[in-house]
Amino acid sequence: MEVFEAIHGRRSIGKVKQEPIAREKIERILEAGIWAPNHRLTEPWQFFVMTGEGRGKLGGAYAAIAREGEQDKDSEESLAKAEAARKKAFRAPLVIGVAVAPRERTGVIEIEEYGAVFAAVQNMLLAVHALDLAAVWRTGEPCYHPLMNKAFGLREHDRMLGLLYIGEPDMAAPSPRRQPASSKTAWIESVE
Ligand SMILES: Cc1cc2nc3c(=O)[nH]c(=O)nc-3n(C[C@H](O)[C@H](O)[C@H](O)COP(=O)(O)O)c2cc1C
Repeated sequence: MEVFEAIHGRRSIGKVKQEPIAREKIERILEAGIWAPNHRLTEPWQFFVMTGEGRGKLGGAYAAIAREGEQDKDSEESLAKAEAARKKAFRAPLVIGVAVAPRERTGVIEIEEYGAVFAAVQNMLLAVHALDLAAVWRTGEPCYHPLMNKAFGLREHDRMLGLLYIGEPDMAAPSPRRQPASSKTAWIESVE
């Protein structure tokens, strides 16, 4: 797929089929991620590939986070909320958690570590699209919760930056909405 076609054609697609995704395709998605630009080549990304029952790892984290926010963690209502949260991890046959583990090295600027991993996510989303699959990048407060770090063995200053829900599309791609680039652009061609 031509690069401009991939950029324009990629859309967030939340509804996907439960058909498993071939390992070879998953590896191509991960490979696309690691070729993101990365200042000082720190390679600050970490990937968690969840399929089948493995998605229960994320489900467990969602459930623990949902309960944590409740006054009475053992009430029927809290347990029902935790169960509803757990089920969210199973919305796609493949979920890839993408985390940043910023390097603590002289000259490494933390925001750039995040930048590299966000770029990796975009590469992965474009690869998903080029493979005729669909994805949505999900986050929300649970993504950045300390219990999410705990579930995936991340350090305190690491962050889960995206949960990519991937599968075969089960809905039409929504129409894209963007203001024209010209409305966000200043052309600077000389200095007064
Ligand atoms: C950092 C980040 C977090 C996002 N989190 C969510 C999310 O939690 N749930 C969701 O449905 N979409 C999420 N999205 C996807 C956006 O909603 C989506 O990109 C936007 O609606 C534009 O649609 P498009 O991706 O089809 O162009 C996220 C996107 C980014 C960049």
